[in-house]
Amino acid sequence: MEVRTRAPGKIILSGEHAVVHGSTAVAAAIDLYTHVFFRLLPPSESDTGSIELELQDMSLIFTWPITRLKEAFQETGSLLSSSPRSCSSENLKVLVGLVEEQNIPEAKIWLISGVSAGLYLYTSIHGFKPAKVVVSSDLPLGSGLGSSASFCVALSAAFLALSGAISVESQQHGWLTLNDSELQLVNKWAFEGEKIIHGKPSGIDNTVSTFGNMIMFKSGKMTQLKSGTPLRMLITNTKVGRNTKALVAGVSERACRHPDAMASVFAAVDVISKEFSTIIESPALDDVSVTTKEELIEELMEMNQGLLQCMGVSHSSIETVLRTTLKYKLASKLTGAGGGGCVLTLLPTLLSSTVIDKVIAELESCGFQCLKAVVGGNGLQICFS
Ligand SMILES: Nc1ncnc2c1ncn2[C@@H]1O[C@H](COP(=O)(O)OP(=O)(O)O)[C@@H](O)[C@H]1O
Ligand SMILES: C[C@@](O)(CCOP(=O)(O)O)CC(=O)O
Ligand SMILES: [Mg+2]
Repeated sequence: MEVRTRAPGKIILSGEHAVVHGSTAVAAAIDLYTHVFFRLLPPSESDTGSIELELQDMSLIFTWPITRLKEAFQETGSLLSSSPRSCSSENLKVLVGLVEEQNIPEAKIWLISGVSAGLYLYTSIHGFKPAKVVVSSDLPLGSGLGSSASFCVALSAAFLALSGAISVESQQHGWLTLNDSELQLVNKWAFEGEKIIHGKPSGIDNTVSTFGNMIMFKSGKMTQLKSGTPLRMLITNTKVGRNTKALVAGVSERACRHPDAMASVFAAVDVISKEFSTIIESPALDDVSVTTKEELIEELMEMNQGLLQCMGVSHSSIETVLRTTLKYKLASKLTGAGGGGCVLTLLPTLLSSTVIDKVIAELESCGFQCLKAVVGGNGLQICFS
């Protein structure tokens, strides 16, 4: 039995970081996916087999013999659980040890948290069964487009699909969507994986990757947004590497040092995200009202960016993108954890393709990479054929 899944990345339109501290945020799925192929291997009489994880884009294959896994978990016990639960620090130590044994190249040690999360999800859902897992991704990793969450969502869905926990019609062909309660289950498991990668995630990334479209998110609760007008966003990858866990921890430390000031910053972001959602959902009847809406969104993006600077998560590369797009009177903000990574620029409906081409050329001449993605599309999908 085998299955394929794909889960999208995301952009955060408003409210990153502040959402970790209880503020409202707005996010949308994009049409760049993490893909997973998963096969349970039949038990053989001579050999207990192994779990193989292939990271195709990185040309890396990790193999854990089942005997080694059983031995590693001898003291803490099997992780197998019928419902999502958090990984204890003891078990995390065992998992990280198992991943480190695989001799990950020094330049790729940032993969350890992701691979540990994957191994946690697998051993929690399937225990010690032999299997093969192959992962590939359209997303740049560690760039603010939610690769960590889409990785956890695609893996959780694949593992659950062959565990009997979700009842997908495996005779159907092509990409299928799950029902709401199945999506909720996948989302909860993915959140547990995301915790291993991010430390203290808000849950917005795994939620938008699971459910797709555009969502408003606050304190673990999601509201789907019905966009009155499509938003065109240019995504610029500064290619400056960073790590979400460290940036999230940095904001929390700043909040401990300046609790009142940061509470005001988070409160302002909350208002901005709510206003953003209201504008997104309001109908635009003609070009004039579309332009008015876009101007309001641009202002909110600039205000949000200012507050992200207050949180200490901007970066000189992000500032270069902001300055470059401003020359063309375009508004931008960082998206995701910041510190490098990706920047969003609103491309107004009436903006000519000549101007868009010029902005892209200028950004790319700085060494950045521009991506055009469809905003607000599919969530998690699954395929048996
Ligand atoms: N396809 C993948 N294969 C292995 N690990 C992955 C994959 N995608 C994401 N990860 C894990 O997620 C981490 C990046 O997550 P993060 O820092 O949150 O940035 P983002 O989620 O914005 O891409 C990587 O360092 C890795 O541990
Ligand atoms: C900074 C944060 O708001 C978003 C992080 O997104 P990403 O991992 O940088 O794609 C953290 C979170 O909400 O969990
Ligand atoms: Mg992430």
